[in-house]
Amino acid sequence: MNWQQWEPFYLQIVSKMGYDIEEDRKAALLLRKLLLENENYILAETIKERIKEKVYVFGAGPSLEKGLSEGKFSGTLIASDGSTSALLEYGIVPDVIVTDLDGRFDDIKRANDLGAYVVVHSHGDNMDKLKAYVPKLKNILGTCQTEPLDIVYNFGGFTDGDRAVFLAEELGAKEIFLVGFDFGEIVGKWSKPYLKEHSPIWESKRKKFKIAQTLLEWLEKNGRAKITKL
Ligand SMILES: Nc1ncnc2c1ncn2[C@@H]1O[C@H](COP(=O)(O)OP(=O)(O)OP(=O)(O)O)[C@@H](O)[C@H]1O
Ligand SMILES: Nc1nc2c(c(=O)[nH]1)N=C(CO)CN2
Ligand SMILES: [Mg+2]
Repeated sequence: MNWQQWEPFYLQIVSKMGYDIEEDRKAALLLRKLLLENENYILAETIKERIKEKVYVFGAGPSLEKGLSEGKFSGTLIASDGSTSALLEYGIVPDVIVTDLDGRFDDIKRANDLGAYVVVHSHGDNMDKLKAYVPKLKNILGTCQTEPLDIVYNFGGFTDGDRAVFLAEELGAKEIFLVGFDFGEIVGKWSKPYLKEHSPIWESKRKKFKIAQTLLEWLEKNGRAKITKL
């Protein structure tokens, strides 16, 4: 998805969630500056080499544990944010992590040290996390939700989970399997560092899930990849 296609979705999201477009733009510029200063960025063509035709994207829903214990995964493995912790518990290092840096950072860092590329998303509410964590990582692909910059991309998508699916589709995946994408009323315990248990959904998360589902439905209809929920 390119910027022209994404902009109307983004404007709706801003109005539903009450975000500040200028803050989102500021975050994109901040991420660009940090990546240039630390020389730890990669380009889309580098990450594209890792995206095979068959891709598994892992969400942080309660069904993730069952999916991980029963599944056999071949192809490219993409962890969305908090799901990284669960994959590591199962001895799996993802090829790519898609995050706005509010999962368990120690796990994101460990997977990155073991070879995972990290797609770091910038937005108006994570500038403190960008400053604290971007210098600690390597092989970062920067993304934003406003107009893309030279080394900060926008492939569309909103939450880490659906954004990972948009990235995979844009970079050539033909078959995308979703694991741990329950949405629904219970947020998986891997979602936030402070959650000890699967937890009842809160209002802002409910809105985020609704937007994520709408975006995934759009991609199923309009994208080039077959998307299957496992
Ligand atoms: N029941 C669920 N609980 C948690 N995540 C889910 C669930 N169902 C689907 N997901 C997907 O898993 C992804 C990873 O979860 P996580 O909570 O770590 O993401 P997030 O996008 O960083 O959330 P936030 O918007 O709160 O930062 C979500 O972005 C969402 O798309
Ligand atoms: N401004 C802003 N943008 C976002 C946010 C957020 O909390 N604030 N969360 C996201 C991941 O779900 C994606 N985009
Ligand atoms: Mg996140």
